[in-house]
Amino acid sequence: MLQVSEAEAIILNLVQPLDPQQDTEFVDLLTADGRILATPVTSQLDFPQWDNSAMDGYCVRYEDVQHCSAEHPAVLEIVEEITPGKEPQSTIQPGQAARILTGALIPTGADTVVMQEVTRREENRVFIEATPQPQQFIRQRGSYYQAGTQLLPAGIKLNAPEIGVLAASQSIQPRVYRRVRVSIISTGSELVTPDTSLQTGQIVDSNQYALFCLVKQAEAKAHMLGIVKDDVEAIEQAIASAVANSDIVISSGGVSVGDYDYIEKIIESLGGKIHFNTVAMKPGKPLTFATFSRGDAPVERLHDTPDNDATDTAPIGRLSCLYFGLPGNPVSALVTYWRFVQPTIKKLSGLTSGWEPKFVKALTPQDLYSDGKRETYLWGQLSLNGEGVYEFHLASGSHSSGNLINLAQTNSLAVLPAGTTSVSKGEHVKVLQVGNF
Ligand SMILES: Nc1nc2c(c(=O)[nH]1)N[C@H]1C(S)=C(S)[C@@H](COP(=O)(O)OP(=O)(O)OC[C@H]3O[C@@H](n4cnc5c(N)ncnc54)[C@H](O)[C@@H]3O)O[C@H]1N2
Ligand code: MOO
Ligand SMILES: [Mg+2]
Repeated sequence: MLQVSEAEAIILNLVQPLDPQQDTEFVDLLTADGRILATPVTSQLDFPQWDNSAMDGYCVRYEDVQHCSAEHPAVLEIVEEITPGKEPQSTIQPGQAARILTGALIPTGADTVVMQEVTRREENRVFIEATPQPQQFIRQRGSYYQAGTQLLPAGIKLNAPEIGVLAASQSIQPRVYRRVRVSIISTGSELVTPDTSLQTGQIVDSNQYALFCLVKQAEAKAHMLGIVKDDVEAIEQAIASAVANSDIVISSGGVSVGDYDYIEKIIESLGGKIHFNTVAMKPGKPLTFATFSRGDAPVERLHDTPDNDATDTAPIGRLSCLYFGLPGNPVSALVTYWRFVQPTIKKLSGLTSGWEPKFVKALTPQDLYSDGKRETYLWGQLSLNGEGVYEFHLASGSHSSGNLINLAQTNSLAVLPAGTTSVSKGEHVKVLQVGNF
């Protein structure tokens, strides 16, 4: 059976990030958070744009204050008060100073700022009571960034600091990668929507909801294609349409060996290439991964789901679609999503780094068990203890792949390698981070 690391390598090596020319759009800065920058940003402004003061105090000529002390202060005449945003009016001559506030422009003639705390003021005279360093407290023009050089590289995620940098450089419409399009299908004749009153044996389609949420959190554009019954024609139609309209298709259910587990057969009949259908992990063994190639033929667009903006009319430029047939058991579906689909979406989205799964080493305060046959994923919560060390707290209750109830509050998965049957309390375990903590 294929090992998890082998499956991961097969998938991630096949992921071709979005095209930095074709797969982009301009967005308003206030809606750009979470998006991936598609082209490097350059500014025509220096930062700082002007020599300015880092302190409230007095700007002086260094030669006037180089030998002063509390006993022998330099006494300078104050010729002007300069506030931020104001253009200085005077040139500072020997024996003169200007009152200056933080962020205000340095006047000609002055080369040093003395902070207020080492000065004493008497009317329009200032007594400088300590010698500063030459050029002290002057933020030199261009010392943080020089106009024309690269301000931000392509392939980074825009968060608050980057949005601030773009605002400062007046880049109010950054060019970002379009969102990755992900279609989600639930298969199973027993499935009903959450608002349906249940007949005997029916199961609520929880996978579609949880996966939709995860896809949205990955900043992708999620299309819920609903429930499709275990009927070859119906599934075939749903998959064909999803593949034509998406970068990634995720289905859940129908990938094991049951009489109605049709997914693999249908992918093949539609011309998809199956790369594997089983992985040595628990949960998540029956996982089907396939790729579809497609020509340039125009394809019918899907209707946007209400949760997504309906303004995106960009043509679909990608020539291939990645298909994840996740197992139907709710925990198996989410664990395989976290382990394989999440990094795929991130890599596809144009991120140049940080798309890889994030593992940390954590202490376990309780014994962890596995049958040792496959790489085993146990769900729980990661936190920092009083010593600043990661701890993994196993979720209480049944760790069955059908039990989605104790998956609530999961932010991490402990990973026990194949061949390991236990990790004792107080030992370290490898943990995959899957949410915020
Ligand atoms: N003989 C064998 N049987 C099974 C094997 C095996 O190796 N040999 N593997 C088991 C494992 S492991 C898993 S995981 C499941 C995978 O099954 P499928 O992907 O074929 O999924 P289904 O049969 O359609 O459903 C399984 C289970 O999950 C529930 N389900 C399905 N979709 C949803 C949904 N959208 N929301 C909530 N729950 C869902 C479904 O009702 C079933 O209870 O196969 C084992 N069998
Ligand atoms: O892999 Mo199944 O996913 O163990 O329940
Ligand atoms: Mg099945």
